[in-house]
Formats: sequence, C-alpha cells, structure tokens
Amino acid sequence: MLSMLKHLKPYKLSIVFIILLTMAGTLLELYLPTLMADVVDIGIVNEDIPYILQTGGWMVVCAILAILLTVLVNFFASKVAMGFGKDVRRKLFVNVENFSLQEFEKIGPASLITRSTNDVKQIQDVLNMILRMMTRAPLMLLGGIILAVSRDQTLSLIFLVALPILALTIFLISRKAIPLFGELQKRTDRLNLLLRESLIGTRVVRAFNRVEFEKKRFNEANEAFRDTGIQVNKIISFLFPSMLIIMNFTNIAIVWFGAVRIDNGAMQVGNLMAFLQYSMMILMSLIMLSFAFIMIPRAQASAKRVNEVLLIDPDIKDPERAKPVSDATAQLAFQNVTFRYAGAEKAAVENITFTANQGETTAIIGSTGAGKTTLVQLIPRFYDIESGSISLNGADIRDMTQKALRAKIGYVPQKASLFSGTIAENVRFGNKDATEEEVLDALETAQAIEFVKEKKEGIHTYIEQAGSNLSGGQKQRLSIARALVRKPDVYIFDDSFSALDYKTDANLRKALKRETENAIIILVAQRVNTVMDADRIIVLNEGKVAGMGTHEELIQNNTIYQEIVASQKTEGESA
Ligand SMILES: Nc1ncnc2c1ncn2[C@@H]1O[C@H](COP(=O)(O)OP(=O)(O)OP(=O)(O)O)[C@@H](O)[C@H]1O
Repeated sequence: MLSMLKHLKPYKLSIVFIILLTMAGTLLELYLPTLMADVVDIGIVNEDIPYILQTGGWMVVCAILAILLTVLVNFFASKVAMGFGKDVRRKLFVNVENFSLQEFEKIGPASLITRSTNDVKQIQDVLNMILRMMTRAPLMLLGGIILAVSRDQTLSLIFLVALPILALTIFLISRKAIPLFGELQKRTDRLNLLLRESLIGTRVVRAFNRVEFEKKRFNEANEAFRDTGIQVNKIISFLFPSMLIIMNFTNIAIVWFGAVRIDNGAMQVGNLMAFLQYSMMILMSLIMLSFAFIMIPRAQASAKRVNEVLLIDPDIKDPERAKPVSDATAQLAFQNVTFRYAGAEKAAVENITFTANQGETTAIIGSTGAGKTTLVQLIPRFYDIESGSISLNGADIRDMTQKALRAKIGYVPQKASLFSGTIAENVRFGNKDATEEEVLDALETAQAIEFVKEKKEGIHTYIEQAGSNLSGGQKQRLSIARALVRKPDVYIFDDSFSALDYKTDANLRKALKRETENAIIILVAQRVNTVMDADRIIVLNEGKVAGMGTHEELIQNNTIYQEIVASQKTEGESA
C-alpha cells in the first residue's frame, strides 16, 4: 500500500490543503463542548442571558464553520482519490501495452481487467477514507483525551478500562476479516474469467449444448464469491455494534461516576456534559481508526495485485542507442534461432536459419503445433529469442526500436482481430494517414472490395465489436487489407487464407504478387495449394526445419512434404 503513495505526487498540494482544512475543522469541533460547558456552568448557573446568547452564538458559528470545512475536505479528498484512480489505471494500461506476450499471458486478460478496475477502485475508496480521517481521527483522539483529562482527571480513569477493551475487539475482528479480503479479490478474478470465456465462446457453448454446464460453473463461482462476501460482511457487521455497546457502557459509567462526583461537589454539571462529549469524540475517533485498520489491509490485498502488474519490467525493451532501420533493399535473416516459452522444457522453435530477400515469398508449412505461429511471432519481437539472431535489412531486430521494427511489418494474425469502428477505420489501423483511394486499393487487393461495396454504407459501414457482423473470411480479408495499406517491407500472413475459398485464395495471391513485388512475404499455411508457388518453402516439424526448397525440390526429396501433399490429395485438395 505504501508503494502506492508515490502515485500521489501530483496531488501534494491538495493533500496539504486537506490536512490544514481537517485540522481547522477538528479544532472547532473540539472547542464546541468547552463552549457548551461554559453556557451551563457560567451562563445558566448565574442566569446570565447575554452570556448564554453570546456563547451560544459562537457555538452556532463554530458548528457551521466545522460543517463547511468537512464538506470542503470531502470534496478535495474525493477529487484526489478519483484522480489517483485514473492515474493508476492509465499507468497499468500503458505498462500492459508494453508487455511481451509472455508477460501478458502470465497474468491473463481476466485478471488484468479485475486489477485495472475493481482492485484500483478498492484502493481509491480506502484512499478517500484515509484522506478524510488521517488527520481528523488522531487529532480528535489526542485532543479529546487532553481536554477530557483537563476537565476531570479522576473520571478519565474510566478510559483505562474502555480503551483496551475497544482495542482488543478491533484486533479480534480484523484478525478474522483480513485474510478474507485477498480471497474476495481472487474470487472476483474467477468470476471475470468465466464470464469472459463463456461470452467469447458463446457459439461453441450453445453448439455443444454446454449451456447448463457453463451455468453450473458460473453459479459455483458466483456462489463462492457471494459466500466469501457474506463471511466478510458478517465479521465486519460485528464491529459497529460492538463499538456502540462499548461506547454506551462507557457513557453509562461516566454518567454514574460523574453523578457521584457532582454529588460530592467535585464536578460541575456542564463539566460532566463536556466530558461526555469528549468521551464520545475519543471513542468515535477510535472507531474511525479501527475502520481504517480493517479497510487498509483490504486495499493492501488490491495494492499488491496492482503493483504486481506495475512492477513487471517488460523484458522486451528498446535499446538505449537504437539503430535506425535501413531503407535499403529489404532482407530478413534468421540465424540459428531458438526460442522456448517460459517454463517449457522443449524449445518451440530450434536452430532455424534462412534468409528471405526482397520480392521473395517464404512459405512455412507443417503439422499443427509444429511451431509456425511461434516462428513468425518472433519477427515483430512479440517474444525475444533464446539464442541466435534475427536481422532485418542487415541489422539485428533487438538493435532497433520496437516501433521502427513494427513499422516495417504488416502482420496478419491467424485469428482476424478487428475493432469496433467503420471498415475504413479498421483498414487505417495499418496506416492512419492512408487516403480513401489507398484504403480502396488495399481492399481491392485483399479481395474485399466486392463485399464492402455491397454494403449500403461501403467503407463507412460500422463493424460491431470484434467484427461480429462479418463472416470469418470477410474478417480475414479486412485484416489483410489493414496490412497492405501499411506498405511494409515484410508481410507476415499467419495462416491468413484458411477461411477463404480456393478461388478467392488464388485471386488474392495473384493480386498480392503484383502489390508486394518489393516486399518480403512470410506465409504460414496448411494448404499445399497456398504455398506451392513460393520461392522457398520451409517444412517445420516439431520446431525444427525438416526441409527447405521449392515445391518441386521438396516433392522430390522431402518425405514430410510428400506426406503432406499425399494427405491433401486424398482430401481432394492437392494441386
Ligand atoms: N503462448 C504459449 N505458451 C506456451 N506454449 C505455447 C504457446 N503458444 C504455443 N505454444 C506451444 O508451442 C508449440 C508451437 O505452437 P505454434 O502455435 O507455434 O504451432 P503452429 O505450428 O502455429 O500450430 P497451428 O498450425 O495449430 O497454428 C506448441 O507445442 C504449443 O503448445
């Protein structure tokens, strides 16, 4: 939680202001019982009406001022807490954006969402409470004790009994509640995870009649969340009544012993009334502190989770002295490249060496899990390699900034991913400055122009969330257009033609050839048809290169390639 304080730097001045305002307000509140005692012991006892009116008037002024100050403190505290929440959410977002895919997968999207929303809100709420109470509660406690003791030392001995009982109650309750707070956040994570999974996979869930199963799974998580919530609230709900009981018994004791002392002439009525109010203030400030004592660990559980994300130092960083990417002839070279996912025993790709030159198409083929996607994801540095080197236009990709490197790449992922917005906006995601003509050109090459034109609003047609109003093949073609409009040096098509029919696939490759004459094309595919015209086909098997050459060469001398061709022939798909 303490480490969260550094995010409060921009609000230093407001916090000082809050402290000063709270001090002034609390001092006024502490002054009120003294004025009241004077009204009773001096004004009423001497029947001095002008004194009563004057002192009573001061009481009204002090009370109004104290209320105004409290309103101001609450306003500033909320402003600081909200600003803090906004800043932390922004920092989280920026850091996550810089994560390598490895770091992103370590925490997972569901937990990242909970941490950026729910966890930040927990900290924000507690901060709001702390800002309002951090000066008020200790000052009121100290002032209350000093003023109560100065009113009557003997009667103050009651606190020697009441305060330890109160402290013990707070300790016992918080000891039970605190461990449950971390649990509650974990259960929120689980709820988010299940919600996310079943919403994204809703078609699969329905098609496989798994609705009941999903409902059951969600209900279990939902009930677990509710049960922990109830458990926490049950414990916390004991806190306030216990405090009230202790407070009321303390008051009874004060009135009882105070009455005896008044009887003995050792105390005045007004004094006892003021003493009672100070005692209330002391106990109330302790209740405030106890709430803070209980709420802070809750925020601490959230702060730990938020810090875990903030403190991840992205392992893929730009070099201090980055080299510009040469605009000379495009060339992509892999030299003995090996990469392994975190925690994996086996390398996902091993000892890969090849060079792709401008104007060449390099296709990668292999069975599922062979490492094709992994290999192409190393080019934009989504992951850093374990050994070897990857160079673009003569320079190691780790020597250039990620921005400069990625500006040279047009990446079309295996699963088309679109954003809510128009078709044109989605294509311009690849190049925000693209003219309407360039957008239309890219759509034409990507074989998307026909279906876009069929839409009433053409390129201004709105795409729903994640492209839910488009077919799989349409989404793929739009994401190809998005890469094309970038006019990069290297195109990466990760199995991007899989959702296209054979005719569209062939037309697309023909159009691409014209459009990408000066670029390097890296093409991952499962179909022999798609790869057979490539200048170089890499046959990948269990992460290793099992063969490299043209279609004709491989069909002559590579058994794995021959098997792939044969298997597709039996399916009637072969060239
Ligand atoms: N994010 C990941 N974390 C850990 N292991 C992974 C991850 N992604 C892939 N793998 C593993 O790495 C290996 C290669 O996976 P990859 O996705 O590169 O295969 P692929 O050839 O592209 O398969 P497909 O044709 O099915 O897409 C597989 O064994 C897979 O289980």
